[in-house]
Amino acid sequence: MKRKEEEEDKNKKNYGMLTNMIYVMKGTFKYQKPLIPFLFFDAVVQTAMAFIWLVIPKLVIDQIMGNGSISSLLKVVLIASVIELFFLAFHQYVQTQMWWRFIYARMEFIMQRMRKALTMNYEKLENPKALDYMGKAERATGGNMNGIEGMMHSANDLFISVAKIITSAAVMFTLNPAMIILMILLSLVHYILIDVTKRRDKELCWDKLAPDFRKIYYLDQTTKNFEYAKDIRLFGMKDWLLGKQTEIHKKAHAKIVASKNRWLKCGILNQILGAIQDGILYAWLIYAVLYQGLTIANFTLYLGTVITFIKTLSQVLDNIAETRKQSLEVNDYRTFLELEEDAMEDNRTVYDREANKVKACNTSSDNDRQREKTKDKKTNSKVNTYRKLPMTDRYEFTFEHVSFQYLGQENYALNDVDLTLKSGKKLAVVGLNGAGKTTFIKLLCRLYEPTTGRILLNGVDIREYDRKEYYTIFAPVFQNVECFAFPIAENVSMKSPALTDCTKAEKTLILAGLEEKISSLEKGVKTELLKVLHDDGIDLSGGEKQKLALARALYKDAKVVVLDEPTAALDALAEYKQYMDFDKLIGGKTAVYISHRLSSTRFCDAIAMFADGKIVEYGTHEELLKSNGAYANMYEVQAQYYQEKEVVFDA
Ligand SMILES: Nc1ncnc2c1ncn2[C@@H]1O[C@H](COP(=O)(O)OP(=O)(O)OP(=O)(O)O)[C@@H](O)[C@H]1O
Repeated sequence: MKRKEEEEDKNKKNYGMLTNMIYVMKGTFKYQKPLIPFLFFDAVVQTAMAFIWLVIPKLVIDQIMGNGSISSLLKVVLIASVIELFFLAFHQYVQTQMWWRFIYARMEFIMQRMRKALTMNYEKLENPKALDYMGKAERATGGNMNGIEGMMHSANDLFISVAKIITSAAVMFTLNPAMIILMILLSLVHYILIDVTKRRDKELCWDKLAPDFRKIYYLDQTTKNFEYAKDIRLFGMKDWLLGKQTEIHKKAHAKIVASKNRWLKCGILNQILGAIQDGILYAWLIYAVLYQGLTIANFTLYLGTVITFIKTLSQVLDNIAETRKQSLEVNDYRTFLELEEDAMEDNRTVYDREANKVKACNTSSDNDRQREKTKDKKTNSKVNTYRKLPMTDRYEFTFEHVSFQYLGQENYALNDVDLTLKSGKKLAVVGLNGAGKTTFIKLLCRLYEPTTGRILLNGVDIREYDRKEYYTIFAPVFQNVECFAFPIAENVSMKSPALTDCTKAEKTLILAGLEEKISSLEKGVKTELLKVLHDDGIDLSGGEKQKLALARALYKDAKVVVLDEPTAALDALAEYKQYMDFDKLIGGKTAVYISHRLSSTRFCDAIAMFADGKIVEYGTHEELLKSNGAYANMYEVQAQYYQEKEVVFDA
């Protein structure tokens, strides 16, 4: 049966709008404290600005009707103008401050998203749902008015609007309290209309577009990626790739057209509603002038106040509708940030972990307990039950009935694997393409969790250790070596410049066989790799990259070394020499060597031959040859091939 993705709803967060607004504003104020007074004073100033020109016409009309002098009239207007000028200057200053401070705060939210992307479980990175969440979280932080920053602006607008509404409601209350209720009701209908449209639009358009955006993004990245550029040109893939992009655009277009129509209908209904609201307002005020003795001065004041009330209320309600949409995006962001890391673990493990927590507490020292407590606090008091790695140099790994099925796959890539990797011993993992060798390594390094069975480190399930700490045990060299657009030394240390020991990096590069290359470079190990960021960056050949990866493993100096055929570019003899040389360099460390070429790993203490995800033979090279099984057969075939090649070369 296919291994299924986790249920979407299991991970999806559904916080309310207010909770999300508090979450965003808490983060915003944490990074930009001066925003608190700015927000407050701007609300006061903007409310005062809105009302100053409502009160002035009333005062002017009162003066005229009461035969006031020209000079007192001018005085009123002048004072109002000076106050407004001062308010405007203040408002302008505060707006500019708030604008860039919101952007800076958003950058911090982006950093959190990047931190999550850099540390999330490796397995999640190929889970389409997790990738969709990642894409949506990117959109939530991707612009001034999207999710996170949009909510900051909305909170600001909401604050100002509430201040204006309270003030204008107080004025209206003096004339007719019932009018306030009627205006609120009409504005609510307007709000519901916008809100329903926005929510439907997100669900039916933007959420549905997420997989399309992921595909568009992938294709877009592929066209720009230097690694793919050779194949794209030499295989003439341009039209094919553009065709794929057009196909996705077409699908996305239909959803966008539906969204446009939805908004058109909503707009027409809102215009009708606005006209009804205006009609009621004028009828009411004219009635008050004609039959209730409302003065012309107060008519202008109330008209202005009610218009401000309606406008601000509908702005608030619009803002709430927009904020709800932003809140859904903030939910996307939080869903990604809070993605359950160990969702794959079975209940038994969680149960064991709880049991071990008790055990660990009983046996650990006071210092350990204190450390655990501090860590708990830091991680929001989430249950932290991880064990510390054993304080020993002797690490023994045991695979107990380990099976593994990739997401969405029918077949098991590993099937009931039982094996022990003893401390200080060298294990060779051999087998045909697709036999499960790399999968075995990925599980050993805990990039994936077993679907069933468990892996033990010195008798303890590896899921009981902190994943990051567990990773420190391994110095891996994988088949595909990725270089980063940083200096060579940092590509070896895989650390920041401050933490990079250039002398050590150079030494390991020399040991890995890159002495000639490094000495040919003017800036030596400080030479930048790749041209993406630096015009004078260099690129390494496939073989040189593989040697760089060996240097990385030597630099890391971890307890267990894993070589997953980084020597594919070499011939059989060179590969054998490389493995032997490397083995001498790592000395007595535990090591796992993968190769297709059985001659390369014959020096190992034990050889596990994989076929169809199972260990079909296990023993030393000599034992396996003697048993005359699949290994012996394959070795013989390969030996013949090399002999034939030698004959050809000799000839
Ligand atoms: N990320 C993945 N998603 C789905 N299936 C995968 C994934 N990686 C590997 N597989 C499948 O799992 C099986 C084992 O693959 P694995 O890479 O472990 O084989 P291997 O022995 O290392 O092969 P090779 O010698 O070619 O590197 C193969 O059938 C492969 O197609």
